[in-house]
This record gives sequence, C-alpha cells and structure tokens, in this order.
Amino acid sequence: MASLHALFGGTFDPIHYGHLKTVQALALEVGLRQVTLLPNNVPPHRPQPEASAAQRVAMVKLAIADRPLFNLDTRELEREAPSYTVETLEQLRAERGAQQPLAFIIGQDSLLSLHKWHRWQQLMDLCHLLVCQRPGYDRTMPTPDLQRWLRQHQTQDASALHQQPAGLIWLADTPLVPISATDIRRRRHQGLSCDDLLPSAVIDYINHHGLYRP
Ligand SMILES: Nc1ncnc2c1ncn2[C@@H]1O[C@H](COP(=O)(O)OP(=O)(O)OP(=O)(O)O)[C@@H](O)[C@H]1O
Ligand SMILES: O=C(O)c1ccc[n+]([C@@H]2O[C@H](COP(=O)([O-])O)[C@@H](O)[C@H]2O)c1
Repeated sequence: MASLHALFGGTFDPIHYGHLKTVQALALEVGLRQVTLLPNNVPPHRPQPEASAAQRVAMVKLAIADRPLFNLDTRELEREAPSYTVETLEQLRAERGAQQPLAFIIGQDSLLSLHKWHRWQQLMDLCHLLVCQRPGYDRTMPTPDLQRWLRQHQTQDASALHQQPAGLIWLADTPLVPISATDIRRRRHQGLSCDDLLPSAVIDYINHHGLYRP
C-alpha cells in the first residue's frame, strides 16, 4: 500500500512556527515522511487575507526551503472559487485512488468548528483527520452529538492511519505553541517585533514587501 499522504491546509497569512513546529512534532508522532502544505485561495469562512495569494505562497516557500519534511501544492490557488476542502480532497482522491491513505492536518480550533465546513460529514469518507493541540481551545466538542461523532472516529492506533485509506481521527499529543497569524499581524500593525514567532527568511520577506504595516 502507498504511504500515508498528509496535507496541511491553511491561509498562512503568514506561515509561522505554530504551523511548522507542531506539524514537525506530529510527523514524528505518527510517522509522516512528507507533509504537503495547501494554501487556500478564497478562504470560505473568514475575512480575506491581508497578503495576496502570491505573497502567502512566497512566504510558505521561504519557510520550507530548509525543511525537507514539507512540500507545497498550489492547486487551491488555481481555482477562483472558495477553497472548499471537501472538493480538494475529492480531486486528490480521484488522482490517488480509493486505497491511498490520505490525511488532512488541522489545529484544535479547526476541529471545534468543523461542523460548519462545506459538506463536512463527507470529509471522513475522503481522509483521516490529524488534529494538533492548540493553546486556549476546548478539548471537547461543542455539542454531545459532535463529541459522539468524534469518539466514533477516534483512534489511538497510529498504524491504522497508514493502513486504512480514510475515516479516522488522531488527537495528537503535540506541543502547545501559543502563536497565531492574527497575533503576528497585530504585532506588526503595532510596530512590535515578531522575532521568535516565524522564520527569519519570512520576516525579511514581510519587511521587504511592506506587509502588515503599522
Ligand atoms: N499555534 C498553532 N498550533 C496548532 N495548530 C495551529 C496553530 N496555528 C495554526 N494552526 C492550525 O493551522 C491551520 C492553518 O491555520 P491558519 O493559517 O489559519 O493560521 P492561524 O494562526 O490560525 O491564522 P489566523 O490567526 O489568521 O486565523 C489551522 O487548522 C489551524 O488550526
Ligand atoms: O471547506 C470548508 O468549508 C472549510 C472551512 C474552513 C476552513 N477550511 C480549511 O481549513 C484549513 C484551515 O483554515 P484556516 O482558516 O484556519 O486557515 C484551510 O485549508 C481551509 O481552507 C475549509
């Protein structure tokens, strides 16, 4: 069987250590050899990003240049429509075949609002979910029904993620990294330093292109 292919979708406005360090820890925890970053185009559910799609991709490329775990898939940027994850996963599933184990990586905040995603109940037919902890977010789902749904899919057996094509949820034991892109943009707007929050090559790009200006 082909090895587990993990995708990590995000707005990455900008990419930061909360993304990179947690997913590196996740990769060790469950044995991921490669993680594909999937920047979205028109986020379906939130205000539009401050940086352009091209700038967000440029920052992702700089961040992963010396991190061989990661590669990049820009397919969502080639569609001028909202980036619905279920549609992207359908496309990947069609390309990779029914038996390929696929996983989508999210943070705990995304898990808590997953039931608001487009056709969210079909996600589990298409992929596993690998959930990284994030400080400040509840560990239980917002309703008993959703908590039951989570328990039905949850596995504690990492090898099952590599053996089954889809349908499992892994609640990772990754480090809590208190960094968000919102906070980085706010710090930049206020003229504060962001030195330990994201790679220096990305900070240089932000400075050079005058992003997130005060
Ligand atoms: N510090 C973090 N720890 C764990 N997961 C994270 C962290 N930051 C982001 N993520 C996860 O990464 C994915 C992409 O996040 P995104 O690019 O929106 O970053 P963000 O910091 O949440 O941005 P914003 O503050 O603009 O919403 C989401 O699933 C999110 O839950
Ligand atoms: O498909 C949806 O309806 C949907 C709703 C919210 C978020 N997503 C995806 O989840 C990933 C993380 O989103 P975000 O906003 O935290 O960057 C990113 O790939 C988004 O496109 C997808």
